[in-house]
Amino acid sequence: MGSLGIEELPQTGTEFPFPIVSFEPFLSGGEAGRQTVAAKLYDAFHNFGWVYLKDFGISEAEIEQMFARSAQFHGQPLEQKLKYKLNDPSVSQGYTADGAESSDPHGGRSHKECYEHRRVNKLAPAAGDLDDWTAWADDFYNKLIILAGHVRDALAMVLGLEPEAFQAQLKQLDGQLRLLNYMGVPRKVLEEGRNFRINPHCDYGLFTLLFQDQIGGLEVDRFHDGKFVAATPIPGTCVINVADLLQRLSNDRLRSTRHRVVAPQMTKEMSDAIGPDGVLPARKSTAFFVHPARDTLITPMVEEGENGPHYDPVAAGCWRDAITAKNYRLPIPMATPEQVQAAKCVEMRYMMAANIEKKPRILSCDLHLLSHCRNHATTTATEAVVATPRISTAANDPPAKALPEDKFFWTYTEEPHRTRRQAIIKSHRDVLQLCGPEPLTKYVVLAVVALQISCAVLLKDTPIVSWPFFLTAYIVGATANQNLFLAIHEISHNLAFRTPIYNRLLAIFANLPIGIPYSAGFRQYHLTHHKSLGVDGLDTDLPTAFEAVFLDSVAGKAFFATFQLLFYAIRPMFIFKIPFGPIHFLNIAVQVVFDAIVIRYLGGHALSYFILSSFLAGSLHPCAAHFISEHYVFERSQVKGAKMPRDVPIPETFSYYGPLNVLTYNVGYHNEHHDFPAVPWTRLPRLYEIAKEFYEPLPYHKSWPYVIWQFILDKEVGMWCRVKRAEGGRLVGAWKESEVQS
Ligand SMILES: O=C(O)CCC(=O)C(=O)O
Ligand SMILES: [Fe+2]
Repeated sequence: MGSLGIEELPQTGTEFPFPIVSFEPFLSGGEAGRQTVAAKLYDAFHNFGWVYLKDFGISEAEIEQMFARSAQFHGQPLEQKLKYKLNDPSVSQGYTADGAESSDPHGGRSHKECYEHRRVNKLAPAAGDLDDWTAWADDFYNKLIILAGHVRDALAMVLGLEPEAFQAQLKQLDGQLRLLNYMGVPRKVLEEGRNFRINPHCDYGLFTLLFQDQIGGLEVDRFHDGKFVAATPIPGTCVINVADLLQRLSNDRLRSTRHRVVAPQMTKEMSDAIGPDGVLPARKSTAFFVHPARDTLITPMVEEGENGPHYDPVAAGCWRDAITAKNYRLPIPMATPEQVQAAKCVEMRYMMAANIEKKPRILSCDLHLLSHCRNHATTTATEAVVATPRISTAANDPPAKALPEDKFFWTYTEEPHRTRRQAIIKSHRDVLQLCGPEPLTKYVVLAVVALQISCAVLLKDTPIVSWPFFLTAYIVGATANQNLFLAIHEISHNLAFRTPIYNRLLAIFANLPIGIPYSAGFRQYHLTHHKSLGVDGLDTDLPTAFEAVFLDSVAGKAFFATFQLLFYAIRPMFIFKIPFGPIHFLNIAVQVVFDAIVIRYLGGHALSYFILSSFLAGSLHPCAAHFISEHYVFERSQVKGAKMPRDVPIPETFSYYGPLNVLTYNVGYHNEHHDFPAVPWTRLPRLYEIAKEFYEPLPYHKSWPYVIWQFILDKEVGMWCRVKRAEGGRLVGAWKESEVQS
């Protein structure tokens, strides 16, 4: 716990898990005082990601006045508040009603309304209105931005960075004052476990100053292990939490803190007084999100001895616009295709591309949400809900019951690979030496392409509907083409050559016997699968709810297993479209020319052989089982039906260590591959050996053929058995682009 002494803890008699730091010595204590406070803040952030600050120069009376001003704003009629509606992510100022922010994936939702004030004089109450409300908001904003500047300076002092460099990146701060009102919802709405006052999330600026009233309910996942602890209100304090951009800037020395707001803890007397059908007290809080100025490029500041930056630089404005737009399902105004390309962060590129290509989806949870509205339509708590424009046509929608229950395993935990990678690197630094291209890959590709072309030559006059044709296609062709699929997979991580373009060209070559061009497009979808594992709407390896509903039977699963290839080919186009570039055109052109040559010189049977081989490679074939075995959840001991406890992480990647790895570029080492996508196929077994204590305890598959058998016949395994998360854009779970890209 570093320098934080026990005297810093409040004397409440209960165990209080967070440090409280007085900021007074920083403001008036000279250099020594500043250093002491800075060190305490750093310790607190480093160890907890969360600190209570007292004596920070804003009086209790001013905080009380702030809550009164918040009540004054939120006390206005809804129609009035909707006049200030937030509708432009790059302005990010205005009112958002209950339900405006992305719904929770469990089908639940966050019950809150907010007003964001940003001093851009747009969408604020007019001067003179509400007793000069905007003048008060500007004034309070100014106080907070000054405090934020002090906190930044304190961090600069102790981050082990050149203060000038740190401050150069953060010279100008851009705050966002958010006045939150958590209306009094019926307690059942929160206590049944699906809904929140605010979903678990990380903030996405640099850090946040947060004031809360005395109601309580704020909880923090201190160690990112899914165990939330109460951050009880303490009068006269504000809390500060680290947010995503500071984590990136500090190269992971400070960690963005996950938090949520749930029903307040109540004594038995309070609970009895409210009664089982009563309404929970409303709660107010005010957050001040501290962002860098729009044009700032957030580049990780690497300390001596660290192994390079963990993240690519990201443009602060683009980052903020994209995440705000995602959270409120607004279009991103600045995202022209050129800007998408220019965005300095691969994650942003995909988010922005998805946003351009696709209208915001109506999520299935919106219908759950409707059912809530109807159930509680007569209570005061949901007045705002019923009037929210997005759902005002409730009466015309199909009954919520028409929607089948969503049985995916929705999780709030971060994807497991990043954390495990960090832990492995910490214990075994030498694993990093396994990263880098494998020269053997190109020779294997050459041999397999040659084998397939030879088979096509030999079968050019054999009837297609004949045993020799079919058996060769199944035994040799499907195995070879599955091997080429996995060569393309390997090459998509730039693991054949050091130079990216050589990898792209080798992938196009490996694509030839597959008959259909796909290597260029596959890469973008696949890197998104790594980067946003399990994230609904980004990871195209996930079946959609539509597929899961229709294929939820033995026959349906048999159909899926037989026609897997078609699902993998067609599904991504429905999820999001990737930007098309020269490499995609080259891929198509080369393939069309190759197919034309095959038809011209070998005939239609030869091309049919290639296509049949590809189809069978993604059908009922032992090697095709890897598609299912990698991420479908078979581990029932950990998962009882779909009712997984919210805080228990579920295994979502499964390895297979059997002999078929020889034919498939060791893709069975799948946990290992997701942990270290920069380790090529030949060195994955070595990775397992080095980090055995991490991999041995994980559940794994013993037989691929049995995976297909069990997938089809076992009633407890099926299309719904996937872990999904909806918060990918707000969680930091990235590795640097160059690690994946090059
Ligand atoms: O209301 C609170 O205590 C937390 C608010 C919050 O986390 C947010 O608005 O991001
Ligand atoms: Fe937050």
